[in-house]
Amino acid sequence: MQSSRAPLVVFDLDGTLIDTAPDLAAALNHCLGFDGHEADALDVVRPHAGHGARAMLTAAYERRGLTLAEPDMLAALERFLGHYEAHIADASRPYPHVVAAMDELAAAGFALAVCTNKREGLARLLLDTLGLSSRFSAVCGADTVRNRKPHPGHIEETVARAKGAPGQAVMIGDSAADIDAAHAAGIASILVDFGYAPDARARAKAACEISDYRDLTPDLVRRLLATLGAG
Ligand SMILES: O=C(O)COP(=O)(O)O
Ligand SMILES: [Mg+2]
Repeated sequence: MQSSRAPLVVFDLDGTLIDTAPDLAAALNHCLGFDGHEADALDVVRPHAGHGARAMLTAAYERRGLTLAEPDMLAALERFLGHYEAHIADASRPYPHVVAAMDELAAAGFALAVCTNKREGLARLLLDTLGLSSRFSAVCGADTVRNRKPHPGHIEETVARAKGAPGQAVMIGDSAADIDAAHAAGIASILVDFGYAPDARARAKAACEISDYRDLTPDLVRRLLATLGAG
């Protein structure tokens, strides 16, 4: 049955819509410096940037042969998030051509939404600071829902909040969590290959892969929706 609702394009945030790694790395280095450690280079931190502050801290201390005890981890997380919130868009920027792609999708009648494992408050602050918030019908963070990605409920809730229909939605992400969640929700997915964690499993499950947002056209999204409807 055809839905009369606007078709929806759901974006993951970190590593997909916005390159947040520089500001996340700065927050991590703030914590490392506080504990008397040398800073990590951006290229070392980048692969971990899509997994949240706890995973970034865990990996950074592991690289030094250290494990943070839980009370120290909680203190470090607070320090990390305080720094990150104060510098959320010092260097974070939308990926090349994504704003133009969103303009084109909106002009073609698509609604847009964000489904991120970032906290909703941080996601909104980032989008507000970059002047992007008004483009999205819904912004659904990890703490907005009971189960975050890769649970399909996170995308389903995003689609519901954006007043979309699951059969008329496409997910765009950079990690297996995005692609697995979309797959389990029965939603077509597009993997961007420039994000933080594209892996073989995500590649195999995604309906297609793009390396440039100039390829994210209304035509491509319509084709994916038609394939899903036929399948
Ligand atoms: O902050 C995270 O854990 C990852 O965020 P993302 O889902 O927008 O990639
Ligand atoms: Mg991501």
